[in-house]
Amino acid sequence: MLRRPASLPLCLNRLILRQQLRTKSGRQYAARDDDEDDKKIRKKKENQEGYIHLKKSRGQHLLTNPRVLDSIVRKSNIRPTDTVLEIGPGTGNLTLKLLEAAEKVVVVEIDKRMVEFLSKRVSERGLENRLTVICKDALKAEFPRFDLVVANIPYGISSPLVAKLVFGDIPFRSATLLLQKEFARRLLANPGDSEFNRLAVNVKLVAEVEFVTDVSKRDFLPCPKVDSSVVIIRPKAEIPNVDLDEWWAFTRTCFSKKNKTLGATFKRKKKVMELLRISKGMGTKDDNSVNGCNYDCSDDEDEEEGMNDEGDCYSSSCLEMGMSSFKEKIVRVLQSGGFDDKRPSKLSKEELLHLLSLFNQAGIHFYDLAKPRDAGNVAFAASDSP
Ligand SMILES: C[S@@+](CC[C@H](N)C(=O)[O-])C[C@H]1O[C@@H](n2cnc3c(N)ncnc32)[C@H](O)[C@@H]1O
Repeated sequence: MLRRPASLPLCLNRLILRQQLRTKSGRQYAARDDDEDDKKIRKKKENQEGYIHLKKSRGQHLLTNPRVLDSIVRKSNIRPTDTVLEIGPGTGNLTLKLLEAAEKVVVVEIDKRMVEFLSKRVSERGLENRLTVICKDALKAEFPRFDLVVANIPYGISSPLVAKLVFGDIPFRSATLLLQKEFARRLLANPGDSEFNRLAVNVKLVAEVEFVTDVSKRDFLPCPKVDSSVVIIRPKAEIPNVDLDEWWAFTRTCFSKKNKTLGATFKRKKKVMELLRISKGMGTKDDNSVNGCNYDCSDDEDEEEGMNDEGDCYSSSCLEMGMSSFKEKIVRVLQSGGFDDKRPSKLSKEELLHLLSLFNQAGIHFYDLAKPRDAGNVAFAASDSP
């Protein structure tokens, strides 16, 4: 039987009753900032054993439907000898199921309170020897070796986390991830689809993505505003022979205006200037690195930078002098491959690889300070916050 906490108003009591989760030894009460107006009551309850106040800012929506949890584990094809990496285990609903199927589970959780709660649940079952806990931000943590990833991740870090996994140095068989539905659709999108963007093309270069199932918001506690989907990402055995760091910088430029033609994007004065500076080994005007080109993909229209066709934004006259011939070179590359009037959102990765090789043959290269392996610096064009 669930017990109603005595001192609360009835409506709040109902809410908390719905949100009670059982542990073996006690109870966990889970409520949200927005649900509980009486902060004093919350403070008092936080001192009780087993109470965790779930934080929206950390994406703390716990997956509570056992059927969904079981199906995620089943679909992940875990072998008894596997080490599974779980990002954001929360109170451990999925972790306990993973421990039944795998030899070892490594969890990376940012919230100390969750780690304490989870560790207790696991110890109560005598499984602590098979669990490794890393209490850190998953984007900053160094992951140990693992065979698989299975996780209901915080949606706010989906994009850099997927990048960290698929462009990281640790080989793994697959990542079964519960993601925000829209984000999953982007990962699954093909050239020409409205959701197709830089994230999709970058991931497709190195991995296959399979749709598994949609998950209703009602399967979470508390109920989020968005629906979710499970996908499986499988790194490819062989990937194209391309410098991934350069590919990263190249797609950042191509998709900086995903619905503009490549001609319009590459011929913008700022882009020409950046590429020219790189070709001269001078870095960008905004950073001090020699070979760095830190494109800002959010919005970098020339006009907003205070630039005009006379180029009064740059005083470097040697660059100005070389600019028009360099621009012609860029135009020739685009035209030689028929890319001038193409939009990046309609191009396959093969076509983009071809364009990059044409640029390289013409001696034009792309560099980016935000390397894919450094997930903290990664800024995919996609926004994935719920
Ligand atoms: C959506 S909840 C999932 C909880 C649990 N896996 C479940 O399904 O019930 C996300 C979890 O990720 C944790 N988290 C949020 N940001 C994180 C980060 N940057 N690194 C590691 N964990 C994070 C949250 O504290 C929370 O426990």
